[in-house]
Amino acid sequence: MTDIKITEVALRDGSHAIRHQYTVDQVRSIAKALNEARVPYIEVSHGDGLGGSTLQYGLSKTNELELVEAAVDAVDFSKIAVLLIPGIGTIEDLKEAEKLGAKMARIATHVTEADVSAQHIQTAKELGMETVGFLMMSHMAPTEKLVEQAKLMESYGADIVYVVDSAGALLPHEVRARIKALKHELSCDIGFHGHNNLSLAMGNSLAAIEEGANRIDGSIRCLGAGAGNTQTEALIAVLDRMGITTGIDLYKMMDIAEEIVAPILPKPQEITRDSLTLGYAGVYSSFLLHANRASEKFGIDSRDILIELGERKIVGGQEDMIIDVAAELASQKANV
Ligand SMILES: CC[C@H](O)CC(=O)C(=O)O
Ligand SMILES: [Mn+2]
Repeated sequence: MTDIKITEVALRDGSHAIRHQYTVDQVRSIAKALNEARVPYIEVSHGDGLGGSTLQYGLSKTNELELVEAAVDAVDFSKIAVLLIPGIGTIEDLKEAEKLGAKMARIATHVTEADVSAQHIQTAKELGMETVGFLMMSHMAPTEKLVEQAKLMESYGADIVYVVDSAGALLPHEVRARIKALKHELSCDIGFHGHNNLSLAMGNSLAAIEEGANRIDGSIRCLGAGAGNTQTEALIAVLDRMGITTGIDLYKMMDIAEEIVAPILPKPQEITRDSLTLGYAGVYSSFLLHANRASEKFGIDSRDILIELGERKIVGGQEDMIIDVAAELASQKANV
């Protein structure tokens, strides 16, 4: 028994950072190595979950079900998880992934929209999958609303409900309040998924653990959207120093980060002015590369685009607004 169960998300959240260009060979070798390091859960999907490969979200190089199959074939210890956002992916996608051997379903909704997850959570349970309710953009709802939505997911059958800091905007005391309330009001396990845009992913993960979360997401070498997630190998080291067990081999994780993951990064995962703006403005981490493209196309500073998206409270699924906002800012600039 370990104290904290870690889900490694680089093969799903990291898909945003590499523009969904994972190959079967990359996924196979990373999954095999993570399995050898005894990572309990490895998430594999398009960055926006099953069915995400579209013009709106970004086309995948490889059909994600082939990636799921490669990951399943490469492991004999780790469980493969898939992410599904109702409306982007369907129940049929989930059934396909389960047939290929995925054992965990993470059903993700905007923090105020949990009711759209009912049939997906129920189906995942019927398929015998361990099932997560994943409340994205958790900074956008007060704690009482988050609790209400988490209770819905629990009532549909979720085994675990996650506070998801999609924008990396939550401050440690805000994480604490949310996790504490969920621990008090729910009976299922509670998880936390952070992004490092404000350099708070590690601190926030520790705050979540102190308040009773026992499921934490990490991305090796910070390979996640924006500035990445809580860096998995660093989290394992810190928890080990705290006397908290994860069951994961630290040296093996360090080697995977250095020798397998770092070489595939288009550039190192850092807190840049743009990723910092994501956290500062409370914008979806997955919007980063879309905003960079719009910035180049319209000659507008990506920070201005991101700040405006934050002010308009644009959420996942509204990626087309990134172009709209950039075009509007460009026309305002032309008219002054
Ligand atoms: C767009 C889906 C998103 O990347 C899911 C996630 O990891 C998050 O909200 O942080
Ligand atoms: Mn994420």
